[in-house]
Amino acid sequence: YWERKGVPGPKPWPIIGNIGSHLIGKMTMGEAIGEIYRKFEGYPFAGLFRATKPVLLIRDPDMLHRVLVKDFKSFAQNEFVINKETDPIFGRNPFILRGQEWKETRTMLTPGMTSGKMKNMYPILREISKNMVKYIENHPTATTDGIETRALTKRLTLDNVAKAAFGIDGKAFERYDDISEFNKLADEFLTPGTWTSYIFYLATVFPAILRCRFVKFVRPEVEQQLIEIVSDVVSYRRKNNIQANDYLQFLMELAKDRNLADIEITSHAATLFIDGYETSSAVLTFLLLSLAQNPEYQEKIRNDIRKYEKENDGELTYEAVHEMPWLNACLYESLRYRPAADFTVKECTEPFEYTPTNPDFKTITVKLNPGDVVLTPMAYFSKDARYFENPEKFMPERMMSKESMDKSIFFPFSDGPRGCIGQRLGRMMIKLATTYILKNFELSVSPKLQQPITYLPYNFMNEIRGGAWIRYKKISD
Ligand code: HEM
Repeated sequence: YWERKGVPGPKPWPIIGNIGSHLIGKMTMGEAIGEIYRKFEGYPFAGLFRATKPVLLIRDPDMLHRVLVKDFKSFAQNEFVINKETDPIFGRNPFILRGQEWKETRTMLTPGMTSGKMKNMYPILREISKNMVKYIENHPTATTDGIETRALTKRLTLDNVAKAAFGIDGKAFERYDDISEFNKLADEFLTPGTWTSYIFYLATVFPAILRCRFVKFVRPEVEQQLIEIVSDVVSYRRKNNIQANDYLQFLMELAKDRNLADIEITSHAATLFIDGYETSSAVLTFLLLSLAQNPEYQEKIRNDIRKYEKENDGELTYEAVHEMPWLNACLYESLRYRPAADFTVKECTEPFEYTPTNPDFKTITVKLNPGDVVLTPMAYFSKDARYFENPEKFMPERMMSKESMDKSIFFPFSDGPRGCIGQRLGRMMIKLATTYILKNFELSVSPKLQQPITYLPYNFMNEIRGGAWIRYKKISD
């Protein structure tokens, strides 16, 4: 396929294509594709086979900018196709929707994510971060084996989205030995080892699987439970004329204006789960781990915290959490150093042609047609010494400058019209939690952390093998 188009690329094997090392469990798909990225130094793109599907890996930042921003209409879609009738919850997610329906849904939901709305939600989420501090303080192994931090951060982001999107208490911090009922329900989505996670993973290797009508992402019982939860809260609020400062309130107002059915409110609320709960927990986990491994940056963030608290009568305001320079720099460096996912996938929707003009790349041309698929090199640019000096080192100072935020090189939330709609909420949850953790605890790596760090091979997102074990030592007042 790629040879006929004059596109360079590694020789594929039948059926397994170029991801054999991943399929046998030696590495993640992101790592297998990363090896190809490095082999094709000097080329603006490389044509490879993700199993049987030909996909084009972008290597040139100018091409990336065209795909995500300038020529967006040629790549207006993500690759997944999910039928709304079969999967009413997943099928209405903006990430999945296509064409006019995507545009309308995104336009409708975006006002629910403004900074004004985030500011309203801030006090609710701050209380949850405080609950997490109490949970860690009383955790039986916090200072010995430590706490498996992916599980800890999932409790946090779960409680956040339960409160913000469903208007209920997720009760995630009530027990040490088990997770709450709502946590179990939320885990039905993308948590490794669940039905949905397997389907999601399989769909990334063999997207054709989604054309089978019997493939359903969310089990009918889970769908029903979620609809019941939302319907109960919505009717309780309507009956008692309750106005809350959360995302559900925003959805209820939308429902009134646009006559939305309960299933539509439920699916838009569930978008926070599907797109926000696991991603934000994964990013927070990687940030805390990087801070545990590099304690000097913990102290820099604590200095920021003290300064901002002093300026605001001991309070940590919404503005303070957003402004703290070292917290921002550590978060962005962590997104670069250990991203939750290595690439994203875009489908060609209108014919597209690209020839690089940057002399750093060979002058070759690719012509793509609707249905062709490209991969964005999210983690590969981040680890390329051409763009980041000492890429294997965690160095937040590099994120203090504006240049490091060039979105054609560093785009953890993607870019252009299909960029992350929930990034404000994601960043707020992560920064708020990090602030409260560092205010109260010194973090260090637990002996239970398997080093060097490797990832489980078959996950949709990067997941640390053996768990992210961190020790939390209380800082005395
Ligand atoms: C730190 C946490 C997060 C990260 C790193 C992240 C990252 C991303 C990325 C890279 C994309 C583009 C995916 C692609 O092009 O294939 C995306 C899309 C999206 N994200 Fe996030 N995200 C985060 C949190 C959230 C949260 C909290 C929400 C809650 C609503 C959310 C909702 C979405 C939606 C709806 C899309 C699809 C947008 C569209 O296609 O129009 N994300 N996110």
